[in-house]
Amino acid sequence: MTSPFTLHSQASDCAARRGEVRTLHGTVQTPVFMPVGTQATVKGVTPENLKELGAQIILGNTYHLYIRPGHELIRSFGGLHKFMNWDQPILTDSGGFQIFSLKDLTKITEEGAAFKSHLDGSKLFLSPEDAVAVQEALGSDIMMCLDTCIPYPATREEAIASTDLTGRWAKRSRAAHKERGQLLFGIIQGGMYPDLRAKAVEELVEVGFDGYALGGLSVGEPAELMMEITEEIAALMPADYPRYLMGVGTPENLVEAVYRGIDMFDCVMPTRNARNGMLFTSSGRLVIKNARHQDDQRPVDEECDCYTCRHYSRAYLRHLFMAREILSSQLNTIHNLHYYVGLMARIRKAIEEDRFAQFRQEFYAKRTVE
Ligand SMILES: C=CCOC(=O)Nc1nc2cc3[nH]c(NC)nc3cc2c(=O)[nH]1
Ligand SMILES: [Zn+2]
Repeated sequence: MTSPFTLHSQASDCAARRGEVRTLHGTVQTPVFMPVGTQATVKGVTPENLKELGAQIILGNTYHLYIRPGHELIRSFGGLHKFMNWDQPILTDSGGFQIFSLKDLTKITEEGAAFKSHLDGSKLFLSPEDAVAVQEALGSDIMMCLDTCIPYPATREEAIASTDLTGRWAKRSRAAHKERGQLLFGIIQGGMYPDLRAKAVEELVEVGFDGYALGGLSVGEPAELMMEITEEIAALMPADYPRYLMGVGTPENLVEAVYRGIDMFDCVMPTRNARNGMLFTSSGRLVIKNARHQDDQRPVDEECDCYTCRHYSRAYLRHLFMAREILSSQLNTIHNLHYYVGLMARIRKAIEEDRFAQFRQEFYAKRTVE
């Protein structure tokens, strides 16, 4: 098992590290934030916008694309990259983790996940092998094993049963994966029980994957608990492989998880909040519909050089939002993604210069509530 990960530098005073992940569609510099493109689009922005704001890799969702337009149609177009005109790396996760996470929508058996389509309620089924085959058809650069995401809270018995099943599914996923340069990551479950998670790490490493993801977090548990589990388990994850914390998070979450050794992140927050008029800035969050922005000629963030901040005032963005104009989502999304992607670039530089702990202090010092 040769790792796709190269470590460039390790912080001297914390677990943060600077590296890169080699994929079929290019090498990703880490730590990295991955914008979420659920249905073969990062909502409201074009691939050109994404490249201009610095996105290296985006997420697609297996479940959503399987349901619509279907993985066979996308395969017939040469895969997701061709279909959506994105020629850089793509990671596909389930996207329907809430569908698969033991909810009434889904029936989990040893064989796989039986669930109802959220579109027309039709009965569908995905085995771990099916999930690998779908992601291979999509041409995903980084595929995720089908797993069962344990909800929070869960009893120890529930966590044991679900984690053991996820482990058996991981073995089946690995066996089903034809080595074609596409990477396959294993997902660590175990609920909020560190001993179960430690056992899960051991079992997944025994099977052998191209990277390891912390699953079952950012599912409603307190942020402190998420960070506790992240800190304890990241340290047990192989140092020479990529570490991916699924579904995380706020800018503060990203800084804290990098500090604890995480390399890869995805979250709908920058894109979803943009559409809801909530903007991230270097000094905190800004709610654009607030009346105080009505005649404010300043850009969202004076320190930001994104397309939106270079050309538009807060007053104009507020007007677009109040008028429910389509351009509102586009401009807000460009800014929020630029903020997230820019934060990761500043983090990478801080680690390269071995001053990440100091960066972390300064990051908090600047965050006054807007
Ligand atoms: C093809 C199938 C690939 O399976 C998966 O992607 N599984 C999976 N996705 C997750 C996504 C999450 N988002 C959050 N918070 C927003 N927490 C998450 C946790 C998981 C998880 O435990 N598992
Ligand atoms: Zn901006």
